[in-house]
Amino acid sequence: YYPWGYDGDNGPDHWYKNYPIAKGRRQSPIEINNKDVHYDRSLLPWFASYDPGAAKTILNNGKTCRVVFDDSFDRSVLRGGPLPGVYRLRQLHFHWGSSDDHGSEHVVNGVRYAGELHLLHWNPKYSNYLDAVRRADGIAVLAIFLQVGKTPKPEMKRILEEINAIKTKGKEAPFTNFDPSILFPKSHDYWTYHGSFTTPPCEECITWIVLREPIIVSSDQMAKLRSLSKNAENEPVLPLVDNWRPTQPRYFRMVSASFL
Ligand SMILES: NS(=O)(=O)c1cccc(F)c1
Ligand SMILES: [Zn+2]
Repeated sequence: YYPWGYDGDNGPDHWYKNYPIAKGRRQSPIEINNKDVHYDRSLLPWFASYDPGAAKTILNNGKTCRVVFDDSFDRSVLRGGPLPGVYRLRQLHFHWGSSDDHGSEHVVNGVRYAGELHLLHWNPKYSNYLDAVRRADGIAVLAIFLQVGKTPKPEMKRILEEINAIKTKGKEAPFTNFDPSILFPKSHDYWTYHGSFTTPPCEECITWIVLREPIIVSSDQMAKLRSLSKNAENEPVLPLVDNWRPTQPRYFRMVSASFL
């Protein structure tokens, strides 16, 4: 098992040694620049129908803060947009920086946001999640930028209140009765393209749906995320920050926009 990470010898530039697809032609994240984007008027709006009862636990896996959901049936689903059918919500997690001026994975016209929220869904036409990650249309990730501002979104509080219970790697706490769609921005405008997991094993199985409108969080809320540690309890403290992958070559991929 190869302990990949985000810095030094196990950082993003070394992942390809154990995960060769990290140097593939469909890697994520990418830069989204207006000059490369194609407005596709046939793109449908997307819809999330989430059951708050599907939320189960929140955990610190040493790489991010993740909330997992019951995905044993079509209980919380994403559909529409570029997707051929419904995709089941499995988990959400975050990427963030060591300061407010960076931390997102996708970069829009040169703009880096303080962080990025990913809601991961898998295609139930495949028998299970692990089968879906081996398929080009297996996974759909809804990505939402976190922008630091004065009037933070109160809905973020629920997640950040739990941070104290999962300070170190391996810590997990119950996290129930939570509908993540309360975190969504007003506009559903999005970019979409075919890419990969932004962490090892970097499989190229993701239909990315990146929302144009960021959600506003406070600097204190970002500091809360940065108070997480990537070490386990009783190990030397290593702040969990800068868990983002640099942008990858777009090659010949089209980035489509749902808006003009
Ligand atoms: N950052 S991401 O590509 O959404 C991702 C990485 C690893 C696991 C996962 F389920 C999702
Ligand atoms: Zn992610």
